[in-house]
Amino acid sequence: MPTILGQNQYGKAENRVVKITRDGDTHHIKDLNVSVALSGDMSDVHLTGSNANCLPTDTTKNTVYAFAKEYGIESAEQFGIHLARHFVTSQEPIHQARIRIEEYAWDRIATSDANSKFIGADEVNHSFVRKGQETRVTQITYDGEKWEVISGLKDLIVMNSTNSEFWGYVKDKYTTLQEAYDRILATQVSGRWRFNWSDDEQRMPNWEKSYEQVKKNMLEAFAETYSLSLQQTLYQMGSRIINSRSEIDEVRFSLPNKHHFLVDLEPFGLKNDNEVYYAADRPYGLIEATILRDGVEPQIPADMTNL
Ligand SMILES: O=c1[nH]c(=O)c2[nH]c(=O)[nH]c2[nH]1
Repeated sequence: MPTILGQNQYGKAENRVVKITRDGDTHHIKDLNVSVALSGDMSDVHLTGSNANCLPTDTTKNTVYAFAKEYGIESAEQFGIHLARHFVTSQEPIHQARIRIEEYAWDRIATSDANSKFIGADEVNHSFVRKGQETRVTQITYDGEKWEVISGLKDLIVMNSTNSEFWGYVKDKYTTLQEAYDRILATQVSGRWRFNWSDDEQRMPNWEKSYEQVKKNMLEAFAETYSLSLQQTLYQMGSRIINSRSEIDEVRFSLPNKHHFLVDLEPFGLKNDNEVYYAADRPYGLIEATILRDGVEPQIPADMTNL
């Protein structure tokens, strides 16, 4: 049966590019997911196996990262226009380029002392929380006498664009990781905290206020900790909650280390001055720990924070 080639397109999908622009101590983030689809004179590629007209999808990926450096990311639209124009005007066989971009928006983490003269402005200018609501969760258990309330949240995404290092770790023959003295620290917080309230119905915590304050403490600790590891940041987040919320005795966190790798732009003659990152989604380091008030028995199950 004769067949014919119908509509076709190709390119690299979902290039996760994070661009940090450093304006002194004030950092700005652009976080995009860029998909490239090219079409044109691609019959031979499909029909004869000749790749003479085929610009590799790998090249389209590299172009996205190189353009983040060369043109910056003013807006998703502007960035997409640069890319689409480039592919169509620089390659004769390419007649159409479709660039789809998702943009993830970030807010700055505001600490309560943000306007205080005692805290430098950069305490918050490099700390971000991704826009959009986290999911708030709770589990209540009652045996007719005692109550156990464990509350928490998941999918709260935060990033520090500086004040994070990781070095001095164990090195064995399989270790290739380079020591980092200024890296991005990003995580998607899943946390659970256990209330010490168990029976007196007259003296219940104010659940709404407690949630808001726990979240605030957690974000402030994340923003204000100069981090030598995600483990250290996790501990600071937990102890800030225990120390400031008397109604809570135990906190457990599960923190995926959302790795951001500096893109090597040298092959394109460009210098990457800690500006253009590849946001990897997997694999990821997974850092988990419980922080307890001294003298308290742990009760939050280890697997609960991963639900
Ligand atoms: O904060 C970190 N903790 C680790 O245990 C670890 N391991 C790794 O490869 N990178 C990191 N980062």
